[in-house]
Amino acid sequence: MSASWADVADSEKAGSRAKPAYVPPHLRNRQSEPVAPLPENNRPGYGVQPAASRWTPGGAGGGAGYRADAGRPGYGYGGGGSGGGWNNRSGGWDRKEREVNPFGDDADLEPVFTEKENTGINFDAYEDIPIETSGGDVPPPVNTFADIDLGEALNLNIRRCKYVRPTPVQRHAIPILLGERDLMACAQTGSGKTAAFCFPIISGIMRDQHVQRPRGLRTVFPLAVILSPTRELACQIHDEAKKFSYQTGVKVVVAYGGTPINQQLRELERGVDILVATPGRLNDLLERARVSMQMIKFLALDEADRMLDMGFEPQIRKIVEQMDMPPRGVRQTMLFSATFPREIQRLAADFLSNYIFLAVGRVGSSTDLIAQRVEFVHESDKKSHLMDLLHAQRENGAQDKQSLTLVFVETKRGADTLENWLCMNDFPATSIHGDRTQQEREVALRSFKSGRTPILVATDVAARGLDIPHVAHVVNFDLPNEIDDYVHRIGRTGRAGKSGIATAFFNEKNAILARPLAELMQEANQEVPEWLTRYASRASFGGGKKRGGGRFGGRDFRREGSFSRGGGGGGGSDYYGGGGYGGGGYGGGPSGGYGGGPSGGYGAGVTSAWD
Ligand SMILES: Nc1ncnc2c1ncn2[C@@H]1O[C@H](COP(=O)(O)OP(=O)(O)OP(=O)(O)O)[C@@H](O)[C@H]1O
Repeated sequence: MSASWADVADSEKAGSRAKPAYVPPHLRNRQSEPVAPLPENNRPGYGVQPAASRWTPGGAGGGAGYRADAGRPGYGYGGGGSGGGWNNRSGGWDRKEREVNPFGDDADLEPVFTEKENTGINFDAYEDIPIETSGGDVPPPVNTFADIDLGEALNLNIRRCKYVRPTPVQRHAIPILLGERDLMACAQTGSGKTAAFCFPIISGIMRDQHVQRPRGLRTVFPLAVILSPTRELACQIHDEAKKFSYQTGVKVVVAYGGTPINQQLRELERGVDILVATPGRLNDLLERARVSMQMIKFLALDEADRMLDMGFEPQIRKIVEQMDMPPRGVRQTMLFSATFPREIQRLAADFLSNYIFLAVGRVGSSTDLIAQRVEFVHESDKKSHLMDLLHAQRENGAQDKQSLTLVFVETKRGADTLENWLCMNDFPATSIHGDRTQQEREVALRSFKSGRTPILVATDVAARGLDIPHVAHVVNFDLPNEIDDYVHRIGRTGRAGKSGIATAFFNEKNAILARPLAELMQEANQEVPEWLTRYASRASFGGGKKRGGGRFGGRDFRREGSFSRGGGGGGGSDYYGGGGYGGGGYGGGPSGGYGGGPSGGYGAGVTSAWD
């Protein structure tokens, strides 16, 4: 059973915690406030009586609230709304401030819905996708956006985005989240997960008009935080969330590393409801006491399995467990990814309370929309092979602004070298990796998206989440060590119902990947070359264990009988559950762990390449 916020506070008071909790600077030297106990389900939010005494200090409930800021100059405690120095819920944002219309000229779109469906979306591609949910009292899915009360302003933006129907993950996840349940959601790349967590967050903030926050401080108090592993993905989520929240009164701000913090601070000072951030920069802001997690109602981790793997987990734990964020059960936590290794599911459970597990499609699977090809190419032949592919593409007329090619390589230096070589050979290319400045990274991405340089050479920094229209071809020039990374990489094409091609160059160096790759391709109805099947069947590769058909059998790790913490080897330790593939769980890959990632590695606490 998870502790309530009150339990935590009490035990802290009693000094019963084993390790001292980190106290951010803005909370130091302060007397703690008495805290009223709150049942786990009594989360602040709409539908909950102004139990708000906890969230609106001095409110109708008459309780003292849990804030520890009482007595600070600059705002009164217990002001009961206006006059007491408490701001409205937008945390200082002047709502009259001119909001840029992210939809261009169609801001005054007729409410009558006449648009065509979002271009290129082939929803039929998703219709027969298997769906699995587990956890108690799962709210039923919806079929249309009209079935859900998201609020008029948000509905209008959904129409402006030309989203006619919810995708399967949206159909299931949105009612679960509106039902105030924690969620671990796994759905294929490009299937609309961003909106699945953004809509309920925006809608929840829109409804909860009574939440008041302190003002007059340098510290800001967002109501929702969305964490992303890369800066580019944080920017993309920010852009999406801004579109969805246009004219809703909900203010979205992004904070990420590699850029001067001052501009982000100024933006934050103008008010923030939803903060989209990378973990390193958020920790910086928390330590400077410029952001407080105290009012957080919604915590979303996009690419959650990446966020909880060895590279990021300590930072995430610090943000979620050691700062001033309300504990699980009080905040609402949502984890989304296309892959959820079993070991990571175990870890993730620490952050969730009575959660629902949702799998749309098979956990960790690729979509059938991507035609996958694997070719045997020796290291020394890779460049000429790539050149052949690109020439063939050019001859077919499939290399223009509408047809982009993303080439994944293992190292940052490899990315630079290949980019130069392509340019010298008359193929306009750019590159993105962790050694390039943030400005260079952003310029490269823009140039690729616009089609000015229709080839982007990238390390894994571009593997996750990026939604770039017109990526027709993903080439794994160097294959990754982990099949999940392969799934995310090829998922940069074949998005939102469109089809795409993925080509992988395989050789002896990639033997460890032979079995999971062959199985993944088989599951996605792809033709598996005979030589790959032979590689896959050699017992020495992949630990001699067969995944059989069971890889996706027990997707929610809670459903498996044998999930003892620290449980290791044997077939039961398959991190997807049920199949026995891989043996020792996450981190047991050929490079001895996740740290040897293709972008040059990112060990615990090292964030520079990503953040
Ligand atoms: N209901 C919808 N109708 C039409 N298009 C949609 C809908 N929902 C999302 N999309 C579009 O689908 C594309 C993919 O969405 P999104 O980037 O959220 O995918 P994702 O599941 O997060 O992918 P990844 O796993 O790669 O991060 C986006 O271009 C988005 O605008």
